[in-house]
Amino acid sequence: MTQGRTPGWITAIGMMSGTSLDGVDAALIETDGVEVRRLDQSVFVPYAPELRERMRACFGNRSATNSEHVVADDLTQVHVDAVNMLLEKTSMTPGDIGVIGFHGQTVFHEPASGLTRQIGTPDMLADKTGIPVVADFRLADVAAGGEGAPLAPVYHAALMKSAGVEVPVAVLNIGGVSNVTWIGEGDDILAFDCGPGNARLDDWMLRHTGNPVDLNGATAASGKGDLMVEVKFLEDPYFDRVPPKSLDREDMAARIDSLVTEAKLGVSDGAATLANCTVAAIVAGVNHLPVAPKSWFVCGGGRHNHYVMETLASRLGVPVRSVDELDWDGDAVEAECFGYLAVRHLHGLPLSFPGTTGVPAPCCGGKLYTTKKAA
Ligand SMILES: Nc1ncnc2c1ncn2[C@@H]1O[C@H](COP(=O)(O)OP(=O)(O)OP(=O)(O)O)[C@@H](O)[C@H]1O
Ligand SMILES: CC(=O)N[C@H]1[C@@H]2OC[C@@H](O2)[C@@H](O)[C@@H]1O[C@H](C)C(=O)O
Repeated sequence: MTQGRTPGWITAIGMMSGTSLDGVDAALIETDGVEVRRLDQSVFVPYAPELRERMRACFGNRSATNSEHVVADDLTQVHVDAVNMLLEKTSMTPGDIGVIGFHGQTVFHEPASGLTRQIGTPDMLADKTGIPVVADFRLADVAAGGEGAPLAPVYHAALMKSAGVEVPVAVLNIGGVSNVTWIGEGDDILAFDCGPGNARLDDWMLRHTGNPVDLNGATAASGKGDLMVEVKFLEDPYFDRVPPKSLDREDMAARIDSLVTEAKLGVSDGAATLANCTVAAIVAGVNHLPVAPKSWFVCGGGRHNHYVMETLASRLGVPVRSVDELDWDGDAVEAECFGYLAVRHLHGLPLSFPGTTGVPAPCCGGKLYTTKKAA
């Protein structure tokens, strides 16, 4: 195994293809599975629109289908390309990298039925890159009775340890789904998925403008949110559920769609309403936190939506900042996280805890796929 600069330290590439279906993020870190040296090197490879639609067609698959196998190989090839781009960008070779953490694409998540599915072909990634791969990060947690998500909290906490920020503090990821990590004194952490992130807004924009994003929140900012839709949205029992808890990207989708359709909203009012729902779901989560955070740091693409960020700050009444203000790369946190979790797997360290996924005891997860070339 390739070591980093210090014994026990490993240079890792983490890779994430999140629920927004925008593409693959790959990022480089060095870690011993506890501390992290961020190397600030990452790449993003967008999906071709036709692959994105084939991936979207896999959402909801409780088991693999023939067409899903083809999609899994095709999306793995995008990961291979991303690794090669990152190696080229950093003038590194496969021999410089100890491990790849490969999340894969979640197509179905229903932990209550013991099911969470991330598609992808880890052995193909190992063979084509010549680098060992750790994948299947969520399965052991779900098998042990946990939610299987979110898994980023342990990485958020590791980064926060050296950030010099007053606790309690919240790290919030806003992607297709949004999730929060509350960090208190010592090792006290609590985490859960807050609610739909920008997925519903993305779908709305795609349907009405052909572009799957409300760039910087400009459309929402020019509209007026419908308060009744928001009130009805918050009646979903998920918001009263005691955390840890997690969501599938498509949870609440049909209900939100019908609320917005019934309200007969125009493009910008619909965008404002959906952005307000994203914010309202996050704010509703504060009731479940042991103590209200003194500040919030936001990662994920949703932090680029100024309307969401400003509305969130005004409703929370405490500072809401981008993690970039801590010198983290807010677009690469999740990718880096899976490099970190891959190294934790190699060192036999747990990935999830009762306070992060509700798993009864700290749980080691992930599976190692070694390359035939290295054997
Ligand atoms: N400039 C921008 N303005 C507004 N929104 C943006 C911008 N850039 C990205 N986004 C939003 O960020 C989201 C994608 O963020 P990200 O890549 O962090 O999500 P993901 O990792 O795919 O999802 P998840 O975290 O749920 O797995 C999209 O929903 C998109 O709408
Ligand atoms: C099942 C699944 O893939 N969940 C994702 C999703 O995207 C955001 C949120 O929902 C979070 O729970 C999780 O991803 C991040 C990386 C996590 O596990 O922390």
